[in-house]
Amino acid sequence: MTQRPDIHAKAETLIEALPYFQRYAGRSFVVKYGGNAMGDDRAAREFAEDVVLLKAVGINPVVVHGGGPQIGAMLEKLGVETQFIDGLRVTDKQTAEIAEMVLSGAINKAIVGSIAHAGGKAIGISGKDGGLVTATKLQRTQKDPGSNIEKALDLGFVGEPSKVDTTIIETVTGAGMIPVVAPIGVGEDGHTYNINADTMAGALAAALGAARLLLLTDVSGVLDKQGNLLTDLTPADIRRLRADGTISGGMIPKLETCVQAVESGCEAAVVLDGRVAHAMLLEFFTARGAGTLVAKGR
Ligand SMILES: Nc1ncnc2c1ncn2[C@@H]1O[C@H](COP(=O)(O)OP(=O)(O)O)[C@@H](O)[C@H]1O
Ligand SMILES: CC(=O)N[C@@H](CCC(=O)OP(=O)(O)O)C(=O)O
Repeated sequence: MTQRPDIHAKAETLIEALPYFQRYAGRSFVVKYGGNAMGDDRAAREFAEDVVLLKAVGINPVVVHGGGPQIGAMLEKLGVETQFIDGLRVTDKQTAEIAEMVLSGAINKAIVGSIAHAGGKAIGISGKDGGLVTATKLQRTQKDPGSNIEKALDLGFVGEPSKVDTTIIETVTGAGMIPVVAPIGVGEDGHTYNINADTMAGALAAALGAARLLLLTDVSGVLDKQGNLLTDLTPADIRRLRADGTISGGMIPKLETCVQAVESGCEAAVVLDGRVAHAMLLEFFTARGAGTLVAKGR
């Protein structure tokens, strides 16, 4: 009997993935889906298919999404000016309301819809739901140019997670569903806080002791000054890249998140290109994934 080689190759691909399915079964993967990676419909469909496949092989995916460009577009439509400091959006009360509307409303439900279309069951929540994330106002300082004096910066209602209660994630996951989390939290002061989505994902990955934190963005990973991909980084490497200006803008909170996550319970973090077809599957189920891997030591 002759065998069709293409069918044989498919079986081999599945068998190659078997040790990875076994290694990660029952573990959490926190996947941060950035606003820039959401690009087009095909990418959104493939992202949802990957998440549903992870769930089908026994991994617990937790999706945390961004939406920076989409918030920016809505602010522009409404004639509200916006400003970023070190990759973080300065957020007054009106901006916080618009950010919550775009993130918890439009984007969160679109992702839940894509996962449903791919055959999965998702529940869309934000950090406010079930007491998932308590936020506190982010404290930032900056050195005055030409002096060593640290000046306090006021970013308004930009929050950082101060307390994470993962009960709601475990409840949703235990019921066979996929949590999809918008990066909004409530403070003990009752205010709504806008949280950078990378920061939110990192806090959840640490609290869940996730096997992986995946940050899907619109670049192939962390690049050096010549534009070459840096495949493996430690927290010490990242501090050096920050100090010498290799990383800037949105990459700053992204890598700060990776460092915090791997230093507080998450095994490893990966920055990878969400625009590449099935980027997550290539990362998880092949010997050498794509993107930049951040881990504690080499
Ligand atoms: N060294 C670097 N390597 C890769 N990207 C970098 C670097 N420094 C700054 N960046 C910028 O960081 C961006 C990714 O962050 P961000 O725009 O916040 O993405 P997302 O919306 O996916 O979270 C890249 O598109 C790039 O412009
Ligand atoms: C404080 C802060 O900057 N919040 C972000 C939240 C969304 C986000 O992080 O989206 P991306 O991942 O697509 O950039 C913002 O307002 O844009």
